[in-house]
Amino acid sequence: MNVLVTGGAGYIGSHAVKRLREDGHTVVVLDNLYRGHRAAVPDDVHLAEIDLRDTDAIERLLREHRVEVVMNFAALAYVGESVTQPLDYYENNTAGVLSLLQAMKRAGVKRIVHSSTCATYGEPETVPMTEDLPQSPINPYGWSKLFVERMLIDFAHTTEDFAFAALRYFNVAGSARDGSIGEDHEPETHLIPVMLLTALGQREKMTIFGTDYPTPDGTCIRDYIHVEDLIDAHVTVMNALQPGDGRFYNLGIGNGLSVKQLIDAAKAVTGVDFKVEIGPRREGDPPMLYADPSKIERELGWKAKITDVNEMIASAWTWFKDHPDGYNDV
Ligand SMILES: NC(=O)c1ccc[n+]([C@@H]2O[C@H](COP(=O)([O-])OP(=O)(O)OC[C@H]3O[C@@H](n4cnc5c(N)ncnc54)[C@H](O)[C@@H]3O)[C@@H](O)[C@H]2O)c1
Ligand SMILES: O=c1ccn([C@@H]2O[C@H](COP(=O)(O)OP(=O)(O)O[C@H]3O[C@H](CO)[C@@H](O)[C@H](O)[C@H]3O)[C@@H](O)[C@H]2O)c(=O)[nH]1
Repeated sequence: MNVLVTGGAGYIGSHAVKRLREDGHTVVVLDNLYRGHRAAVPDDVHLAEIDLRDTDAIERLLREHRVEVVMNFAALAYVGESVTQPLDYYENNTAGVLSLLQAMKRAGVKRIVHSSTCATYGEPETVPMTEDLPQSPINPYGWSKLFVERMLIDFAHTTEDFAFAALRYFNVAGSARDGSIGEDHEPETHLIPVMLLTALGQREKMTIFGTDYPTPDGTCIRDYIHVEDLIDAHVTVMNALQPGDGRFYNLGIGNGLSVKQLIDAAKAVTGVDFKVEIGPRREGDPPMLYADPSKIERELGWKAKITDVNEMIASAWTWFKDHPDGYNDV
């Protein structure tokens, strides 16, 4: 199929490009390179440097490349940043997808697999989290993505044969296990890269954001899923999509790990006893998020294969050791 990958120069999107090409699809990438890297996109893949909000340019791109399905990864994706810059999140993530859907409507493209997030649930009443829990985000990032889910539902309702899936990821971790691509953000705020950059000596220390949460060791609990498993789920969902579908799935492994447990794992994998200090809570962080991933297994037979967090961290460690300056050094 001809697949448009938005955000394909970013961390998760670049792993999607790699996998889709391995499966024989023709891929076109749309990315404004705000947080992406040209070097993350193979030379023989067309990279259109277009903003999600440029409806006319997207319509042209969809027509020119006869796109049949869109995988939408382009977004701003930092919970903490969304609290301080909410309008940027609504403009980029919500208005951005509105523009993308307008372009798809005009060009007659009727299939989309969209990156949503467990941040749309807010602070869940129960864990593990099923897809039917109430969605009440506690940060602008979560709201910016929940509005998109609503737009997809309403647009699908009025568009014959439209098919969409909104995949609510938990915390995405690791890198391609062949070492070819990885995670490179500026600024970098995600826990695993922060730990590994500290282990490499690029940061003097790292900070735990809060040890007074109502969890067994007082630090936040998250569900980490390897990026290659996450993309495998996207491909499974894309292949299963039928006209008229509107699917929602949680993508996690179903196991909650605390920040302290992650730090112990990173120290074991790297063999470096890096410096850790305790700081205040980061605004917008729910105490505990982990998935009940059984819906996608029940409906599509898909299950994450990599469940050992040491293996996830080890794949990221290989990338960071080989690319201490990210994509700039290759
Ligand atoms: N990383 C995670 O743990 C996680 C968890 C849940 C959901 N997600 C979602 O997955 C998607 C990808 O996240 P990521 O971690 O790869 O982030 P990323 O920042 O590495 O990649 C996002 C890419 O989108 C591009 N982009 C952003 N705004 C754009 C715009 N307006 N027009 C064109 N391109 C634009 C950026 O340049 C970047 O290359 C996001 O939608 C994010 O919300 C990520
Ligand atoms: O230096 C750090 C960085 C993070 N954390 C904590 O580690 C946990 C994970 O944080 P982070 O890696 O920043 O991820 P999240 O804030 O959980 O957000 C990620 O995971 C969400 C789903 O849970 C996605 O929607 C977001 O896009 C993605 O950035 C949180 O409790 C943070 O407070 C620290 O203690 N110190």
